[in-house]
Amino acid sequence: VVGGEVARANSWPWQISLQYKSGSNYYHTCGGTLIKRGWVMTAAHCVDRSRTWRVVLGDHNINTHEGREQYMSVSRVYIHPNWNTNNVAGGWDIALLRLSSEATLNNYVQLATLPPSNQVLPHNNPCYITGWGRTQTGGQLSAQLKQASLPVVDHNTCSSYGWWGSTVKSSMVCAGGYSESGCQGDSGGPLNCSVNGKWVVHGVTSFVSASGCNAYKKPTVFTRASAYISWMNSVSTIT
Ligand SMILES: C[C@H](NC(=O)[C@H](CCCC[NH3+])NC(=O)C(F)(F)F)C(=O)Nc1ccc(C(F)(F)F)cc1
Repeated sequence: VVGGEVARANSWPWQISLQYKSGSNYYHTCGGTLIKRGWVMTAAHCVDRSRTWRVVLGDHNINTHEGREQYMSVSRVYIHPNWNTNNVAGGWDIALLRLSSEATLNNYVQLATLPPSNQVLPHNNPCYITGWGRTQTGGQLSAQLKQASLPVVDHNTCSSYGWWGSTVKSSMVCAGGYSESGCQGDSGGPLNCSVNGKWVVHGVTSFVSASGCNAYKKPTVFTRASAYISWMNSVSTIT
């Protein structure tokens, strides 16, 4: 997250850290959202490579053990069937992770609220991006969870000339576009939007400009969760 501030610990209790094992250590690579006690929503591009994954719930500082964390292994990865790893602009950048055991819900770990199918938010709807991603273009990951205010940029604006043009599809949500943005390491995490006074996870962090995280008129682009409600239901109930 470029800009914004360190979040109050566990104030986004559905935010997870997706980590991969290398040698005897685990490393943060992406964010994610706890949507059911045994299911996490993340970006397909986060899990393109088959690795040994773990999901950390209830985390704040990803470099220290604070005692509120729950460490879960991943029993199965469901990448959207239409995802094309070579074409993030094509959309479909969404995946579900089946956890090997169910999360314990408490003050530090809670389920996210997902939007109704196909709900599209208006321009400037207040939203926050959260994540442990780089704090500057080319910078380092943040040790503590960060948040930044990223108001919705409607599709009309976001897909216009000078903005993202046709790179952005209607199955995506744009947010921000000035000084604050997501950055590498925030991928897969939530776009938390205030709807009728409640936090609803409307986006899965997907991409930023290749020329810089907080590039002018290149808002952070999210997979629009409301476009995938039926797919998520089909995966997480039949299996
Ligand atoms: C460096 C930058 N990285 C990203 O945007 C990566 C996703 C990369 C997926 C492809 N491997 N996502 C992020 O950094 C995120 F944290 F913001 F989500 C990037 O590659 N951006 C980008 C690439 C291609 C296109 C386009 F589709 F237009 F070709 C648009 C943006």
